[in-house]
This record gives sequence, structure tokens and C-alpha cells, in this order.
Amino acid sequence: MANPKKLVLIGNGMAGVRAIEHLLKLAPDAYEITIIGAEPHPNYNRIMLSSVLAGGADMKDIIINDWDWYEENNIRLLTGHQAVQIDTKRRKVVSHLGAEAEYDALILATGSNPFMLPLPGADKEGVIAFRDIKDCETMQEASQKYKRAVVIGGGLLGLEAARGLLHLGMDVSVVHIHPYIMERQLDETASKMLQRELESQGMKFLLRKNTESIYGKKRVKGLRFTDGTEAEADLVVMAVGIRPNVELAKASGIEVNRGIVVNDFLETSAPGIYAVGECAEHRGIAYGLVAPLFEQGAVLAKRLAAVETEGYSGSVTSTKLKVSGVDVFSAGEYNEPPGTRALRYQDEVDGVYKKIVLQDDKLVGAVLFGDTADGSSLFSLIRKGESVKGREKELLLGFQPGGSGGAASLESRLEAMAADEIICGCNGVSKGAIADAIQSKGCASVGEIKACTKASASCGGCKNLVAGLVNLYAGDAAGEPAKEGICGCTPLGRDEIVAEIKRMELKSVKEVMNVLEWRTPEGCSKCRPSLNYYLGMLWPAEYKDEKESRFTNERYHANIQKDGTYSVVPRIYGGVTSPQELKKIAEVAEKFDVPMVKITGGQRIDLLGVKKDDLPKMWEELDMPSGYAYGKALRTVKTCVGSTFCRFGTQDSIGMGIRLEKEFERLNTPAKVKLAVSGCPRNCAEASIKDFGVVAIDGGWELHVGGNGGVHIRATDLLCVVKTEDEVVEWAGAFLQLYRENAQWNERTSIWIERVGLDYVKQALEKREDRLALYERIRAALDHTADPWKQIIGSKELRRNFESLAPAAVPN
Ligand SMILES: Cc1cc2nc3c(=O)[nH]c(=O)nc-3n(C[C@H](O)[C@H](O)[C@H](O)COP(=O)(O)OP(=O)(O)OC[C@H]3O[C@@H](n4cnc5c(N)ncnc54)[C@H](O)[C@@H]3O)c2cc1C
Ligand SMILES: NC(=O)c1ccc[n+]([C@@H]2O[C@H](COP(=O)([O-])OP(=O)(O)OC[C@H]3O[C@@H](n4cnc5c(N)ncnc54)[C@H](O)[C@@H]3O)[C@@H](O)[C@H]2O)c1
Ligand code: SF4
Ligand code: FES
Repeated sequence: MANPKKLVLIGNGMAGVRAIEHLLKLAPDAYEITIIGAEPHPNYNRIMLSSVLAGGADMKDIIINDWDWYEENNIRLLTGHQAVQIDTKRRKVVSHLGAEAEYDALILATGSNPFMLPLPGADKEGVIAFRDIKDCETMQEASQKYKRAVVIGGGLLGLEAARGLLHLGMDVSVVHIHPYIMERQLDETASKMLQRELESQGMKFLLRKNTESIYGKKRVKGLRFTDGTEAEADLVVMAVGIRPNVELAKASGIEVNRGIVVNDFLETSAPGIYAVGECAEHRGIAYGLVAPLFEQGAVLAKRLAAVETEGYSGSVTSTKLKVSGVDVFSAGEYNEPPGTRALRYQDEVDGVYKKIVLQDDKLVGAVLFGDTADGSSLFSLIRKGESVKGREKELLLGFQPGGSGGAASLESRLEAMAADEIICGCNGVSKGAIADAIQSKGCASVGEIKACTKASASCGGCKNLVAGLVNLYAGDAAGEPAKEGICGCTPLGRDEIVAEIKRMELKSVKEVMNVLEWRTPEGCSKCRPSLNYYLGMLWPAEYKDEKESRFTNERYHANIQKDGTYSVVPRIYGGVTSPQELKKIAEVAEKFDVPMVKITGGQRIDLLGVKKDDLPKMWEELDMPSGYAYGKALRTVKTCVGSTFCRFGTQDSIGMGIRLEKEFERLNTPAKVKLAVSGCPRNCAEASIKDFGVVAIDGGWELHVGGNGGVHIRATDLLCVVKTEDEVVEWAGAFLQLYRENAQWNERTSIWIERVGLDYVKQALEKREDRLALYERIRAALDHTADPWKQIIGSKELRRNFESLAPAAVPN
């Protein structure tokens, strides 16, 4: 295009930049674009600030478009610039630093301002809102120095802030003006169930409290309420709603009501000026959730690209609270207005509540607590507005607990969904669009689908559904398997192989290769250990481990070193040893001329440089269990000193760590597994980079999963919060077994979780019956394990292997 027009966007946030993304797809060369953003960051996912605060994501993970994206798209970006003037005659915008940008078209996407209650003392240090990265950092810093936090407002934002502050180790109270929390999304029953659940996680509630003033000298010390009571606080977070940011528009003479008034094409009263996002008011509504804002952005992009559009006609919204361990969904009319009827299901044992609201045979609202899996289906029906006569009970109870549960019920749910049902509420992506991305565009993972369709790119709440669709459709594409075989010896993928082993009850590596028509009769160094693992996992009682299918390290139960010697790491439970044990290790090291004794990162002692022939003798003299430092197995359980000695410790992390290690030692896993237990959120045992990390909080334990501190560094995701040590063990066992049964051989939990999605894991573990079934299966597997060093010491035949120089069957 010869003379591109000039487009200026004010507000580098979620709605404005999404509109630009659409526009770049529709008409990449139509405009010369300038973006002016007051924050000093590139465009980021504001929604995920809650997860950053709660330890479920890193700041770096929430960038949507990095600096390079602007450059690649020839966008002039002015960050840290607040637009302060719009000259509508000369069509020019001026920033507070004096930068200017001329426009033919201008988009206002200035978002909202958090509403700050105009209370005496609201200007004190330590009184903040929760809106941007800066607020998030302020809370993180405050938690290092201070203990007591009060959140004013028990809505979505307030509860997510409170959960994050609990994670940061603060004592948190939520002050709410109404008799029950989230009254804008929930009825009283669901709200009370939610409150109980959050209380069990350590959150406190002060209901029916109207704040009168904030006291303290320079920094806040507490709040005073109108009923005369007080609450102490070193940090106050106000989350009492938002107000569209309209100042600039108003000052520029653009029509403003609550928000900047726009028509169905997002046009404001000023020619050439559009508004999109939270700052815009469409048909009397200013939205505060991304789904409608993204819909607006898509319409605006079409308008700017001169592509025909019917315009934006408004949205029905749904919400989900993003608090780990709590499933809450609400859509439409949740409070049974006159003329509606409601159907309810309540199960106090499993903590499940469901309500659907009907009007004239149509579904107009839904509230779900404890089991939100049907949320997207119900929401689709609300949006469609079709009659559900005769199906009411099925809608309420169709997939109630007690069904097949876990992955199977997810699959059947997905199969039953219509193609136009929305899977990703934030981005409005339907089942059909995802199926098409898998089948026609070759997307084979959640990440690829996200890149292709945007599904799962915002709150991430739909990841398990997207992962479920990948499982459902990958493989159907054009009748060909979408996945590659596990190696060149077979076209079959991991899931097909495991399914066939189960179906045909295949019991040896050779049998699998024969029956499944391996291309190479002996297999290779990839498929043989995988098959050995899958067979052992599926038939723990009957399958005899095939040593020759294992790598050298696992055959000799020691790590081979570059000079051909081995290293020996005995198990030291929870990193706790004793003078007697240390003396024994020292004597053995001297006796066998061990050239180096090293303390490992996993709190154990490594005897390096041991000759192969000496291994059994050394194990005999050590008389300690194998530490499995060589295997795809449970390695260490790192612990901090915890409440036994540390003044910050809230729980006995050493005892918990030793219990976990004793419970799961000798467990074979798809790849190595490391655990850690910290006695408080200071997290000295680095639980947030372990496969399963346990962090003590007041009155309970946070369970984190999928971390990795190695080459591919990944922080854990928060799985849930539990109260007792027994629950920690039950969840750990269930999680490890789920991983054992579903991951590919050699796939660390960090990669596996990225592939299947945290929500898949949460859903598979959320029901106690499913957890207990998994736990029983892991116990059954553990019942058939024995310490390999002891087995070798006690068997002349096995000892002989260490004298011979037989080459490894499977090269490393
Ligand atoms: C912690 C948190 C969690 C949330 N969770 C969810 C959720 O789970 N689901 C959901 O749907 N929504 C959620 N939301 C709401 C969602 O983030 C917002 O609806 C969305 O970000 C609004 O997009 P926007 O572009 O209109 O505004 P914003 O994303 O706020 O962007 C506006 C930008 O404009 C800039 N700006 C303002 N004035 C000027 C000016 N004069 N010059 C230059 N720049 C300016 C601001 O600094 C800001 O960067 C959450 C919000 C928060 C704070
Ligand atoms: N999971 C999500 O979808 C999510 C998460 C966070 C934020 N958000 C969005 O961010 C925006 C801001 O969230 P929010 O929770 O602040 O807004 P909100 O308006 O939804 O809730 C504010 C809550 O504060 C309470 N309140 C008002 N005045 C009070 C007072 N003086 N004392 C105590 N309580 C008082 C209200 O009763 C209400 O429940 C909303 O648009 C929300 O939808 C969404
Ligand atoms: S993590 Fe453990 S050692 Fe570190 S401060 Fe907390 S209790 Fe103490
Ligand atoms: S539902 Fe929020 S990203 Fe899909």
C-alpha cells in the first residue's frame, strides 16, 4: 500500500493490543501504528497477575507480546508515556513527556482505574490497589517485611489478591460489606461453601463491615469500621470495583457517560476516534472481563480494515474464580430474578453445588461450585437462548460426581459437545475451531493451539479442555496418526502402545515388538527402555524388569563417570544423618580409597570414583538403602529444618519429608522425580523447582507440581492446599501415579504438565475417590519393589555381573 494511514492506540493493555493483533492479520500494511502506553512494560496478561501473586506463574510468563513483536510489526512504541492531550482538530496526541503522534484513526483503550474508597487515611503508605505489575511487586515486597494484610472487597479481585497474599506467607483478612462474598456472581449457598473452603486455606473474613477510616502514622496500622470495631493491618489492598478511565476522552470533548460512549462499531462521538475495552461503554454497559473486550477488538479491527462486519451487539458474560483448589463458575442470572425457576443439586460430602436458572424453558443462568466441568456447556446454552425443555435435569445432573470421573468423563463430555460450543470463554474459541486447528492445521499440543487460535491464552482456565481435544482429535487428522511414533522402530505413539499392551495383555518387551510389528527386531535405545517402563507400570505384580533394556547406570545401580568408575549415593532420608552414619560412610570411603566425597545438591553424600568390582562390597559395608541417584525414579526429598529448629517454621518439614521419602522410595517413574518440603513460605528447600514441592503455611500445606531446576528451568504450579500430613501423602501418591500412568517415558513432570495442562491434572485429582484409586495403584506398585543393592548383595549370580565386563545392552 502506497500511503498507509496513521493509527494511534492509547493504552498498551489487553483490549487495545488485541484489536491491533486482529488488524495486523486483516490488513498488515494499511496503517502506520503508534502505541502509547503509560506502563513501562510491553503488552502483558493482566489476568495472570493473580497467578503471579499466588506462585502459579512468573512475571516473564505473562508477557503477551514482547519488545521484538512491536519491532517486527513496525509499531512505534512509547512506553512510560501517558497521553495527556488529544487535539481532535489537528488529529494529534501529546504525551506527558512531550512526544507527539499524528493520527488518521485513534483508538482509546485506557482501561479502568481501580476504585479507591475515599476514606480518611487512604493515602497512607501500605494502602494500595491491585491492578498492575507495580501493585503485584508492592505486595510481594510488603510480604517480606510485614505480616498482616487486609483486603477490602470480597469480589473476584479481592479473593484472588487474598489468596496470593496467603501464598506469600501473610496473615490475610477479607473485609466485605455484604453478608456474603462474591454476591455479584454467586447465590448465598455457593458463597458460603466458597467461604468455608477459603477459610480452610487460612483466609479470614470480616463480613458486613463498612470501613470508616484507615489509621496509622506514616504507614497503615489498621482499619476502623462503622460498627466501632477495628482490624490491624500492615498492608491494605482495596478491591472494591473499577471505574472506566475516561478522563482523557472527557477532556477532549468526547461523549462520556460511565465509560466512553461507543456505537456498535466502537465509534465515539468524535470522528476518527474509537474506544475499546474497559474504558468503553456500549449500550449502557462497560465490561470488566476480557471476553467481551476481545469481541469488541475483533469488530473494531474489521472496521479499521474496511472488512464488512455486523458490528458488536453486546455480550453475556461468565466468570470463574482463579483460586487454586477452588472451582467456582457463574454465568447469567445467578440470583433467580422474578419469573425464573431454579433447579439445584447440593452434595455437602464432596462439596459440590450446582444451580441452573430457567426462564420460559430457556437456560438463563448457572452457578457451579466444586465441579465446574459443565460450565462451558451451560454457558453455550445460555448464549444460544434455545429451549432446553425436557433436558433440565440432565443439564443439572448429567455429569455429576459418581460418573466415570477423571480423564474418561472429560473425553465423553468433549465428544458430546456440539461443534459450536465455546471451549475458551475468554477468547471465544469453539470446539469446532480447535478440532479444525488439530485436524487441518496440524496443531498437536496446547501450545500450538494457543498460537493458532488463542484458546487458553488468557486466564488459562480452559487448558484441560483444549488438552482433552488434542487427545480426542490428534490421530484423526486425514485418517493418519498426527503423533509420531516413539522412535523409528514403530509408527505407534506412546498412548497407542500403552493401550495395545493393556488390551492384548502383552507381558514382555519381545512380545510387544512382535505383536505390534516393530520395524527392527531388537528395537533401539529409545523404545526398549520405554517399553520396559510401560510394562512395569502396567503390570507391577507380574512383570519382571528386563535389565538388558535399561541404561548402564540403571543396570549397575550407580552412575558411571567419565573415567569409567562409578559414583555411589546412599539414601539419606530428608537429608538427615547422624554421627554414626557419617563415621560409617567415612570408614567405607577410606577402606575403598574413594578419591572424592561430595555433598550433593539433594542433601546427600556422593562417593565418587568407585571401581565397578567394588560396588557390591561397598554397598554391603555401607548397609544403607540405595539412593537411586542413577535412575528414573524417586531421587531426593530435600527438606529445610522447619519448625523443629527454625523460628519461622510453621510445620515439621523434616518429618514430612522423611515420611514422603520412606513412602515413595524405590518408585520407578517415567523420568527422575525430585521432591522438597519447606517449613514456611520462605521456601529454603526450593520446593518451587521440584517435581512435587510441599510448602508449609499456617494450618496446612501448599502442594506444588511440575517444577524443574535443571536445563529447562520451570517454577511449579500450585496444585492445591491441604491441612494434614496424611493428605499431603495421599495427594503426592495420587499425583505421582497419575504422572506414571500418563507421561511418556523420559518426560519430566515439568514437560508433561506443559503438555497436558495443569487443569487436566487438577481435574483428574480433584475427587477423593479418584485420588484414592490412584494412591492404591501406586501402593500396589511399591509393594513389588525391593532395594536393588540388597538384592545384589544377597545373590551370587547378580554379584557376578559386577566382575564380568559384559557390555551394556542399551548404550547411554
Ligand atoms: C488481577 C486481575 C485479575 C483479573 N482476572 C481476570 C480474569 O480472570 N478474567 C477476565 O476476564 N478478566 C480479568 N481481569 C480483568 C482484565 O484484566 C481486564 O478486563 C482487561 O485487562 C481490560 O483490558 P483493557 O485493555 O481495557 O485495560 P488494561 O488492560 O487495563 O489496559 C489499559 C492500559 O492503558 C494504559 N493507559 C491508561 N490511560 C493511559 C494514557 N492516558 N496514556 C497511555 N496509557 C494509558 C494503562 O496504563 C493500561 O496499561 C483481571 C484484572 C486484574 C487486575
Ligand atoms: N476471575 C476473574 O474473572 C477476575 C479476577 C479479578 C478481577 N476481575 C475483574 O476485575 C474487576 C475488578 O474486580 P473487583 O472484584 O474489584 O470488582 P467487583 O465490582 O466485581 O467486586 C467488588 C466487591 O467489593 C465489594 N465492596 C464494595 N465496596 C466495599 C466496601 N466499602 N467494603 C467492602 N467491600 C466492598 C462489593 O460488594 C463487591 O463484591 C472486575 O471487572 C472483575 O470482573 C475478574
Ligand atoms: S523455609 Fe524452613 S528453614 Fe526456611 S525460614 Fe521457613 S521454616 Fe525456616
Ligand atoms: S477460558 Fe480463559 S483462556 Fe480460555
